[in-house]
Amino acid sequence: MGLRIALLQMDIVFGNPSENYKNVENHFETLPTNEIDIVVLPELWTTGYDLTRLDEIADKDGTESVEFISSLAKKYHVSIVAGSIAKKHSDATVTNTLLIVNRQGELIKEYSKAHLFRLMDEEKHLIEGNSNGIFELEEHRSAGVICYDIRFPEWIRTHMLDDTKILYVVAEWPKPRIDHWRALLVSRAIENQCFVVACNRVGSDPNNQFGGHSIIIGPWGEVIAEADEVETVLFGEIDVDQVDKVRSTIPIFSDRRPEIYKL
Ligand SMILES: NC(=O)CCC(=O)C(=O)O
Repeated sequence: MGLRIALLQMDIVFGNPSENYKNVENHFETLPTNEIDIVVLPELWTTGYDLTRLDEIADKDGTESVEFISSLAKKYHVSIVAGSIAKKHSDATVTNTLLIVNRQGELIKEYSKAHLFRLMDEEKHLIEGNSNGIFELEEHRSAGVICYDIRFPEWIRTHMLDDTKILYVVAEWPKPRIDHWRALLVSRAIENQCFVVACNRVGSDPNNQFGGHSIIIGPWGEVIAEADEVETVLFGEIDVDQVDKVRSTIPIFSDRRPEIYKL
């Protein structure tokens, strides 16, 4: 059996964490969780892009969100790539931080968005992370990045040089650039010969309308499942062994010539 994944392509209530916790809980109640290994949530799913109120609504140390996600993981016995949250640190800075929780409810990884997106004012309210998003989940070497990060192929390659097989992407990607979203994700899958599992939100906030099109792409660039623009759960099953087959057919990792590249 492959790895069975469900992406919660949800709407997000602007600046209202308790409503968003409720929404996620409702989704979980309707999921066929005995047929799912991993559930994926979008970017900033607790607050949305209500960045000017982060002082009030960001999650202090991420404690509330981690407890919430951890209890869902244990209750439903699934791993959760828990999108990202606005995490407030003890020095009052805030990061856009991805949380990964396993079936036992243990927080196994946090990754903070490395590239802040100026078009949505992130650099005015957030600080960037400086560490990679590599982790082991359901026995597969995986990586997680956040939205704008996918425009930096060198950053994704940095993760893939570690024999990583699955790239998770969580996003709030606006509708006007949804063709970029799709093209970038397919490119990242083909050039790294990996699975891409990408969860975007739908709906709108005061500044943007978001484009959905959550997608699962295989290591040959083939689309395994894709959503449209409405709130939905996208299901897909992936056979992670395919990555090694593609990588041995066209061995780009051993054919690389890093000594002639400018980074
Ligand atoms: N939330 C984001 O990082 C949005 C990135 C985006 O829209 C882009 O075009 O890049």
